[in-house]
Amino acid sequence: MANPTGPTPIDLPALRRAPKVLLHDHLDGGLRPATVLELAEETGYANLPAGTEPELAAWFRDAADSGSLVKYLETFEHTVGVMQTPAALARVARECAEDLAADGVVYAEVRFAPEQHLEGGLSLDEVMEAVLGGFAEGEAAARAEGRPIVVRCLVTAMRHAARSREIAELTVRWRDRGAVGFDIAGAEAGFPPSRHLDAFEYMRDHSAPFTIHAGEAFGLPSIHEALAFCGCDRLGHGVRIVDDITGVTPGASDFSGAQLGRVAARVRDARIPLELCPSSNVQTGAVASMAEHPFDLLAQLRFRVTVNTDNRLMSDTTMSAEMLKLVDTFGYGWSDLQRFTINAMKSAFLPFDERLALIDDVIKPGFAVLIG
Ligand SMILES: O=c1[nH]cnc2c1ncn2[C@H]1C[C@H](O)[C@@H](CO)O1
Ligand SMILES: [Zn+2]
Repeated sequence: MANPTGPTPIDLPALRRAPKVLLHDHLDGGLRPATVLELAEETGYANLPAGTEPELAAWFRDAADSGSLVKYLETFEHTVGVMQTPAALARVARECAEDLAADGVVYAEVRFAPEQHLEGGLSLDEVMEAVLGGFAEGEAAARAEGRPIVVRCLVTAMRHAARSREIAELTVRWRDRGAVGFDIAGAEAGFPPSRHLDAFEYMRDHSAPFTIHAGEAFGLPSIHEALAFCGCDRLGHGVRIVDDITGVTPGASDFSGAQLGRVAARVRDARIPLELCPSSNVQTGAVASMAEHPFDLLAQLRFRVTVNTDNRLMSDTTMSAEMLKLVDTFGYGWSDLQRFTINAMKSAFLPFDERLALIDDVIKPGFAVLIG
């Protein structure tokens, strides 16, 4: 229903009411600080760097604010450390679904690396069972609260390790039970995606989609490999694609002189989705500041840009907060935010009919109220 008084002003409460889609969010990067503390107590994890909720929240944010992906990733030791039992995994997954729903996310693909949760003796399949059970519980709780959400899982393999083929097989084994795709993550420099060709080949052989963290801490060659050798369906971050665009300055407002190199042209022509994560990109030093983030350059050149959180705990953020930062930095209105949201829904690894239903029945009507 249209808003008779015109567009709703864009602020955090209004953004929370907008139906949002999240494609790039790490389960082990989104714990509530209070949950980290309680799980450490319950599971006997003794290495936490702070003992109170505000101190711990500040520690994660400040430690992640390092300007280096490698240092940023060190903070995960403490979240992964408390996620080693079925009960802990299920609780974190349930709370993740509840927190995203409370923020107005209507569809989310949440990723994590099962191989990092075996220290307590669980098998890879037991880890999947606990996490997917937790998501289902969270979905049910959110529905009961009147904030329905669909949560699916992306299964990540760590790029410095050597289990990617096994993790790809795990993904396919769980694909009809909530796992919709595969990913590789971790330190990028020195670990090119082509180290994992057999995993990607397995996914393609099983007609199963995957995304690759590429073009975050390392440049264009990583994006080229992800596309040309690995055949990924989406790019995790992909923000360094800007290195293949000349004749423009990110942060400017006129991009009419832009010239696309071969890789950038391929990404745009093939409508390869970019899972952009603005706050995370600033924290890891992938971009110097929000004002210099190439999000707007890429959006204006009509790349298929999507807005994502990456790690809500480390960036102290939410989907609504990421959107607000973009609005404040680039002056976006509701119809821009709707376009980014529909970009994301079109790019989801959910069956086509289900994507269409969410666009027509949830996203468009939800934005119509706000657009007025
Ligand atoms: O932004 C990221 N780049 C590369 N790897 C990442 C990023 N955020 C989280 N990870 C890693 C750390 C987690 O333990 C792992 C699985 O979620 O993925
Ligand atoms: Zn990520």
